[in-house]
Amino acid sequence: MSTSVPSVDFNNELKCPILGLGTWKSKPGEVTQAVKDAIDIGYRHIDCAYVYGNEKEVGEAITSKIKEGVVTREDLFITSKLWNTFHRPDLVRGALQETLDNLNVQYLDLYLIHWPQAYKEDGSLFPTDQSGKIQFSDVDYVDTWKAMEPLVKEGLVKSIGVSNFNSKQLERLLQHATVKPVVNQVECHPYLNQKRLKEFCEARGVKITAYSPLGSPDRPWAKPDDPQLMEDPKLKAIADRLGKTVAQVLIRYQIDSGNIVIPKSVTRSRIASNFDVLDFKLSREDVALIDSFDCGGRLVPMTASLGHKHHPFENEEF
Ligand SMILES: NC(=O)C1=CN([C@@H]2O[C@H](COP(=O)(O)OP(=O)(O)OC[C@H]3O[C@@H](n4cnc5c(N)ncnc54)[C@H](OP(=O)(O)O)[C@@H]3O)[C@@H](O)[C@H]2O)C=CC1
Ligand SMILES: CC(=O)C(C)=O
Repeated sequence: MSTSVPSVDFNNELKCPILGLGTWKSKPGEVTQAVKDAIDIGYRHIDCAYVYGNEKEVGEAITSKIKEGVVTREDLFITSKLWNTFHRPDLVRGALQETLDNLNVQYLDLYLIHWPQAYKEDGSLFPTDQSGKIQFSDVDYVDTWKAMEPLVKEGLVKSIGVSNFNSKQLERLLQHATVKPVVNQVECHPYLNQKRLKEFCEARGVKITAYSPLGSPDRPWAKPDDPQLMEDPKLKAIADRLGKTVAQVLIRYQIDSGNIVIPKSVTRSRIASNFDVLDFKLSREDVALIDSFDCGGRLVPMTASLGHKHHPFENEEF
């Protein structure tokens, strides 16, 4: 019998399991097994996105585990994200429907605007000009949000939220929203602990979901000399003292900071050990110590969109 994962309460009174499985870079040929393993181990929260190109294979695992009777749809919390080329209000519903079809589900638990900046709507996911530069669209994320709101009322998504929004963008969205975002999913780990953004979100009833919590060592643009979060001797010392792995300490760091966390793995033993974090807690002192490792170390800077007026990390305060 698997351990059940605690949940957090959203501002709309729905619940979300604090620990989920990430699926970015999980190859179509391996993600079905990874999601099946995760569900068998006890995960009930799966983080997906249209742009990851593997929703169909994630859906196969979900369908199979529901058919086997291991879980019901209602047991699961499934997130996906609206990609940058579908921000135009008339494209939002179709994009969601494609995600629902891919995942073979009738509804999502959470649908996020993946990034605040929109790309040109020319049919490709990364529309580029002749020099290879991404082509921008000037659709305002507030207009995109207005097209997301009816999806909740129609029951196609239970909750809506955002991802990669800075504080000013979130504040502006909140001024216009009639359905409040429940989550801002952002990069978060000891080298970029997002303390100010978290406080800002918390004060407005918006939860943080921490992405790349292990330092995303398989990010496609990683360089051999880049610091490796999971190899940090200071984290190793804490993990050794507690008799845990560094990954477990990193996952627990998010949970004990009040965040939802979605580590990715396609390796059964890691999927299991990343889940095996529910029977211990970091002390306040250890959380404070890990907080002190922040160095503004952003791993997912989205440099392809630099120059876009809605790029969240250019001239951002926080
Ligand atoms: N909203 C957004 O813009 C973004 C959202 N995300 C979401 O967050 C998820 C997690 O972030 P991600 O960037 O993938 O990176 P993570 O920080 O979760 O790291 C994943 C990497 O760590 C390895 N790993 C996992 N567990 C362990 C372990 N116990 N010991 C050693 N290595 C381990 C994995 O290897 P292996 O798989 O080979 O086991 C993989 O290489 C994504 O998959 C995605 O769902 C991520 C980035 C941006
Ligand atoms: C991984 C991801 O979600 C990106 C880069 O948008």
